[in-house]
Amino acid sequence: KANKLQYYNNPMWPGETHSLKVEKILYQGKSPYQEVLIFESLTYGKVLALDGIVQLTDKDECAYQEMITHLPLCSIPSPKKVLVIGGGDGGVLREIARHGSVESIDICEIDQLVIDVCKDFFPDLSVGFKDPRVRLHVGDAVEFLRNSPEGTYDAIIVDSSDPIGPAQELVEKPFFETIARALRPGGVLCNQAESMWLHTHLIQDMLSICCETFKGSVHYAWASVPTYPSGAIGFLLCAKEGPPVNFLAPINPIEKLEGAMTAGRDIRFYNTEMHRAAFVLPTFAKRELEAY
Ligand SMILES: NCCCN[C@H]1CC[C@H](N)CC1
Repeated sequence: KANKLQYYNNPMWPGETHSLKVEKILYQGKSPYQEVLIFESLTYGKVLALDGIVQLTDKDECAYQEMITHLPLCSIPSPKKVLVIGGGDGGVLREIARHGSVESIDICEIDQLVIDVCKDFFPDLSVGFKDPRVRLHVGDAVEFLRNSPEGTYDAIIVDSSDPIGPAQELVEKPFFETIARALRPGGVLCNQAESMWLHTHLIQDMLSICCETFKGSVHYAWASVPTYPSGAIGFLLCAKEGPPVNFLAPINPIEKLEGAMTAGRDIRFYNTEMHRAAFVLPTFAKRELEAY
């Protein structure tokens, strides 16, 4: 029906659908890469959907943007150079901006339309683009990484959509190898890593690629995001060989970050206990995901 966002045959969650009632359509368009839809929901605020898949909502975006950013950045001493792959809504940029040690923030987003519409409809996220440290590159991430000098970044955050659209190549080995090359020794990657309820095979493939490619520590963490399929989303934390990184014991206390925020929302989800808890897995997931 026109007023429901339904998706029964998505190969990422066959036979499942995740629907939010559309109160009012705010924007509908198509870029060379995907369909872009923004609508007002009944209880989650504004919603961004790409090819019919919920990417973020006003109500629960904090869980994903804060965890994907602070899990890596609070695990290494004073991160200076950070790269975001994807993340065109600006939410991850807003979170990185809380870290006073950061000197430059590169972002490589393939779809200019996502950037433009989020600037119009999600000012609380796109505020991230206003930070003077941000340098925007619109284009393909593999290309961008190939042209990045070796050992450039302290941290790389891959804030991708599902690997069945433009993000397809962001789960393949060559991509992870270009990421490892762009990280400095002891540098860290935090990758969007799908759901432990739905995607253990995909996560296992990513885990084995990352264990071969990064040779430092590799851990799976997760958070609850009600509007993502299964209500949970994972993060793959990888450290390139070099100075050891202990993801499970954050060294940058969140309190130090609170004041650093230039504009936009206060922290609503991340804290040091949630950081530690994110790496605690249910038994089925320990069996399937910790064997690496
Ligand atoms: N920056 C917006 C979040 C994009 N992350 C993905 C959205 C779609 C989900 N199925 C998986 C995470």
